[in-house]
Amino acid sequence: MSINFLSIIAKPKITLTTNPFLVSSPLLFFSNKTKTKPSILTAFSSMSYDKELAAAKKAASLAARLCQARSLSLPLPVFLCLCTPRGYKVQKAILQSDVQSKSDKSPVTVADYGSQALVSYVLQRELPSELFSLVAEEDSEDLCKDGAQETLERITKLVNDILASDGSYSDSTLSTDDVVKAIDCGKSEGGSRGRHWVLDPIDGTKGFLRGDQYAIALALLDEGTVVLGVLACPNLPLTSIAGGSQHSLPGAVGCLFFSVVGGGTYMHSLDSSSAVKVQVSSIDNPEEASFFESYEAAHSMHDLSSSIAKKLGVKAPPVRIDSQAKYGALSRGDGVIYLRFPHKGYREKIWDHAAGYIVVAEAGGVVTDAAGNPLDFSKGRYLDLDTGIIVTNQKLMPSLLKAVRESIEEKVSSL
Ligand SMILES: Nc1ncnc2c1ncn2[C@@H]1O[C@H](COP(=O)(O)O)[C@@H](OP(=O)(O)O)[C@H]1O
Ligand SMILES: [Mg+2]
Ligand SMILES: [Mg+2]
Ligand SMILES: [Mg+2]
Repeated sequence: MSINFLSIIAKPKITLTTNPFLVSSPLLFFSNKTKTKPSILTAFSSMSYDKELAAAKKAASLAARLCQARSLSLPLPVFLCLCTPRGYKVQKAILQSDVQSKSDKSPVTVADYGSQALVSYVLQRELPSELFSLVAEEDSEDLCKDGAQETLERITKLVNDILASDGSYSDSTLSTDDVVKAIDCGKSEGGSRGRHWVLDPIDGTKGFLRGDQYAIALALLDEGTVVLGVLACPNLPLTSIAGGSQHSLPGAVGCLFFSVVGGGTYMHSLDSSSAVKVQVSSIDNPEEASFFESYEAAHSMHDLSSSIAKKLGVKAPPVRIDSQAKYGALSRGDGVIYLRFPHKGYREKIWDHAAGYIVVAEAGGVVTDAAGNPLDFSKGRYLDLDTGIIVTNQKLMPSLLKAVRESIEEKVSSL
């Protein structure tokens, strides 16, 4: 079905609105509030997302550059001193003064805020004719408090430096107010109607601070379905991390994964655009399978994962890494299973899984909750799910689900 035909049937409503980041305003945008029938929604899903993908890749790549930028500004001898066999220690050494604690006690850095502002700004500049809705992790509340002006200025400088280094938008330098506005565009509630970008500006902030894995995770929801995902993983080795070799020497790291619904998953180096198609592992013998889980024990019950792995017959020890880099690594077959069981009371957010979900699904993998239900990204900012998230290939999923069910039952009856 052609786009023209669709536009005739769906009759998009034209709304007058203002985009704060465009030189000429007001502008015409298409409202996606128009009611459409399910058959037409299916047709929307098969539409091309080429320009959205190009914009998302550009935004995530620039955000990755921002997250690494402070290390690049170091003199070479200092930079070399800060490199260890475990990988870059630069982030940790440089960013300590730039770390704040959020109300839930989790860390946030100038790079998290800078990445969110940059992605928000770039998407709006690259897609000027689309209604912009962004569901993102950070907001500017703490940056607008007394005493935070210096931090906000540092973030603004970081964002402007990256934009200047790219040279795409030489007409504009962002003010601190522009940066606050760009960050706060991320307050959308998402949902099942229309299009919403979903952003985790730095997923795995704790990993970022340790100098370990982190990801810039950006996805697009269309009528409640994840239709596009980009995962930039600046510290992920280009070669397999099977066996736990996630720390590698500088030069061999920095991956970008991307997927569009129905189109497969591709990966290239953050330094080039020559992509290869990736596939999840086809291992169906659990004895040969390895599994990923969070580095942070507070984020997932490691005792439950080890009980499941034992029941399944997995022999290898867990590979513990931060962030949605786990989804990226799994999509190219570095590991076969990812288990995530948050402690009681924790609610998963859509930005922690949307991009990783489509990267794995389009590489042939399956992502479900602990009861085997598909993840539902259409319910707003949270994912409401049963107990946890499990990921593997299609062949292993039935036996993994059985082991998960049995291990959970045992844990419950032992309490
Ligand atoms: N108690 C908890 N249980 C589960 N996940 C948690 C958590 N506290 C924080 N998280 C989430 O875990 C994410 C990191 O995932 P991982 O453990 O796979 O590295 C964090 O993302 P951010 O770093 O973006 O805040 C955060 O959203
Ligand atoms: Mg966070
Ligand atoms: Mg996160
Ligand atoms: Mg984050």
